Amino acid sequence: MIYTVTLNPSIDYLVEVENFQIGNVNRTSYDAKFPGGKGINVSRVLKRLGNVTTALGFIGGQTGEFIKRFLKQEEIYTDFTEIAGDTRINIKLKTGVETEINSQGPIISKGNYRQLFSQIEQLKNDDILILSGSIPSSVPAEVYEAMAETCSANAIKVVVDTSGKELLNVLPHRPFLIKPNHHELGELFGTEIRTVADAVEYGNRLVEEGAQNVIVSMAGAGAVLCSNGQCYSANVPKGKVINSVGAGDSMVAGFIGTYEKTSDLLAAFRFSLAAGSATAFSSDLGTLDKIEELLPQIDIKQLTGG
Ligand SMILES: Nc1ncnc2c1ncn2[C@@H]1O[C@H](COP(=O)(O)OP(=O)(O)OP(=O)(O)O)[C@@H](O)[C@H]1O
Ligand SMILES: O=P(O)(O)OC[C@@]1(O)O[C@H](CO)[C@@H](O)[C@@H]1O
Repeated sequence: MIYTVTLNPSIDYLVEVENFQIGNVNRTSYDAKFPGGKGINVSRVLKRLGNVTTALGFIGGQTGEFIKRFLKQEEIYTDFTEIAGDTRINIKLKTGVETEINSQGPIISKGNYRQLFSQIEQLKNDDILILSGSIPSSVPAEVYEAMAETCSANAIKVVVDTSGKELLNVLPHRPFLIKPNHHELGELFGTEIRTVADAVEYGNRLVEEGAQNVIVSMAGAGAVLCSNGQCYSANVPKGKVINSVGAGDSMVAGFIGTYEKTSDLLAAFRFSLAAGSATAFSSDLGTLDKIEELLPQIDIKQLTGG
């Protein structure tokens, strides 16, 4: 079973405003609410690919009820830890450009944290754990490191999609996949990633530090996969970007969903790009039909090794 963890889920409130004016009353031309938070997005895309997941994390209040109801309708298993506060609402404002306002989210108690952690301790060695998103300030900053350590001791594959030192600190526990974007990768090394060659150089450093597979996503410039001495690049398909929210999460889902079915890293990488772009070209997360339509446009090139 694949488990996703979302420490700080959200209702993503999508708001489109034409001729947006700061300081004035603006009216929406479109608005919609979706369950959000990176792990939840991964679970939603995996469901579309036919993989079974259970979404874990902290949830509370009417906003939390909305998310649980929505996921139930999509037939996604959940085993959330119920908290006293209200799950947050994040605003995704589209005014020709995309602006995001992510709330801090509710306080997580020590008891809530212990409850979630004990679920991680009970995972079995053919399970896969996906840890995605920011860590709320009331949760120990070492949460991903501690979960990765527990999983590594139990031979469970761990995927970590976060940034900064929380990402660096999980590397000694040999995560199966990490997926920094080019900005996040540059920040880790105090540099800028401008080219595929840069992504390969610094992606390989993360492999040396312990990651088994590193995907560096570079938005419209494609992505690089570094894996055990071998590196590959891939392009993105052509299309109109209408929503980047969840595109990175869709890449994680595309990779893991395909790897779980085929154990084929390159097929997984290809699917990952198609899934990311399917979401970028849609107003909600990409559908399986859209992903399959885009797949033939993805070319993978081997860059080094073998
Ligand atoms: N201009 C584009 N054309 C086609 N696909 C795109 C474009 N921009 C982004 N994508 C798709 O979205 C994926 C993720 O983009 P990006 O590298 O920005 O990751 P991210 O920062 O994790 O994403 P997110 O915006 O979800 O946080 C890309 O690999 C690609 O599949
Ligand atoms: O505040 P975080 O946890 O960093 O990011 C949360 C978030 O922006 O990430 C998802 C898209 O990747 C959205 O569904 C959600 O609103």
